[in-house]
Amino acid sequence: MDELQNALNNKSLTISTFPEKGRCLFTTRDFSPGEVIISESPYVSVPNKNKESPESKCEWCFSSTNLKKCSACHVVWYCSSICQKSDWKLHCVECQALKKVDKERLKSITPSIRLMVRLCIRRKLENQKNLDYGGCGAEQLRMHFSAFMFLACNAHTICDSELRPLGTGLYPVISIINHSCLPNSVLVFEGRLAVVRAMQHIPKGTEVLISYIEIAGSTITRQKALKEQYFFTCTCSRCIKLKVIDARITNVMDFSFVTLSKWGDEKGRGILKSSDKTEASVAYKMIEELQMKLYHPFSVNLMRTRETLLKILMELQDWKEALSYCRLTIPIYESCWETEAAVKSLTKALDILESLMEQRHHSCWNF
Ligand SMILES: C[S@@+](CC[C@H](N)C(=O)[O-])C[C@H]1O[C@@H](n2cnc3c(N)ncnc32)[C@H](O)[C@@H]1O
Repeated sequence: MDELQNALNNKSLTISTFPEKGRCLFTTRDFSPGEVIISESPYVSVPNKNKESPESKCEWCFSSTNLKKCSACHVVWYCSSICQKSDWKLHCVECQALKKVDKERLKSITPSIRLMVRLCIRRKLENQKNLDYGGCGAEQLRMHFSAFMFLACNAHTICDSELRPLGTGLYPVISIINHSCLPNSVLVFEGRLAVVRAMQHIPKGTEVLISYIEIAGSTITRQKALKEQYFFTCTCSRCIKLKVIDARITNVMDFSFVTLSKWGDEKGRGILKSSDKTEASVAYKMIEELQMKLYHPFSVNLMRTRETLLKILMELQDWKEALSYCRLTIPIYESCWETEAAVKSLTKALDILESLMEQRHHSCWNF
């Protein structure tokens, strides 16, 4: 803990511990909207490899181009000698072990196992047996939790600029930041560097809070996700206020409508898998109609349906209708985030759609 606190002293941040949350990160000066609060390289990281993301990636920068396998273990990939050199201290230890694993067994070594192994290697190499992970700490971990619960709570998914997951990393300082469904900060990635930025004016002495989950979800959905992955019940003001309302909505909802809506959604999903996008758009419009009767105009479920429709319409190159669906999602995002950032990116999406429409209009005249 002292080591982490020392690292934070010149960064206008401090750590405090509270019984209900464990360690918390506080500011010791004001931060302006958009300002970087902290940026950190991963202590250890691994690229993702699963059904959704089966392609190999560079072990260091997660690039998926110009890859060459490590000639010794034939398991790990690099896109350049610079990346290979940067990773060598860790990989040279890991490489010895990987060389001995037979091909069949290699398949069962998941990225989570590799992350854990890399953490042990780095700790051993640096002899930092006391690197403190506090409430979810590696030392306490051995006593109280399994290693994978520790990873689930403390590891961060590294994403590209379009929020596609690339890998997983452990960031000792950033992993101190607690969750809120009304966060004052946001975590983004610039390559492997994790950057936490203020989303609003943050006065001195305020806890830095990010959202661990998709914020545009009902209170019940958010709380379920937090409980399942992070093992706590969120008591932020949004959860407390909306939990009561959510429960009332669930009680008064016409059950047959919900069932119908779910049926429609499943049907839509089935159709979506098929290649007939026109059929999918008809099915999703039917779901939208049902949901409009059932849900509040700012409902996240309704927004999800409209987002799906937006994607389908873009694939069908029906820019005009896609634009109208894009417009419908803006007020819902505005109400979820209450920040200009979401509006800005949606406005950018609108600009792109509008320019595509314009291009199409011109090409119609040209041919
Ligand atoms: C990445 S760690 C955050 C730092 C943690 N407080 C610590 O002491 O190391 C995630 C864990 O912190 C706790 N946590 C985060 N946000 C919380 C919140 N809003 N309320 C209660 N516990 C929270 C949960 O135990 C969660 O699994």
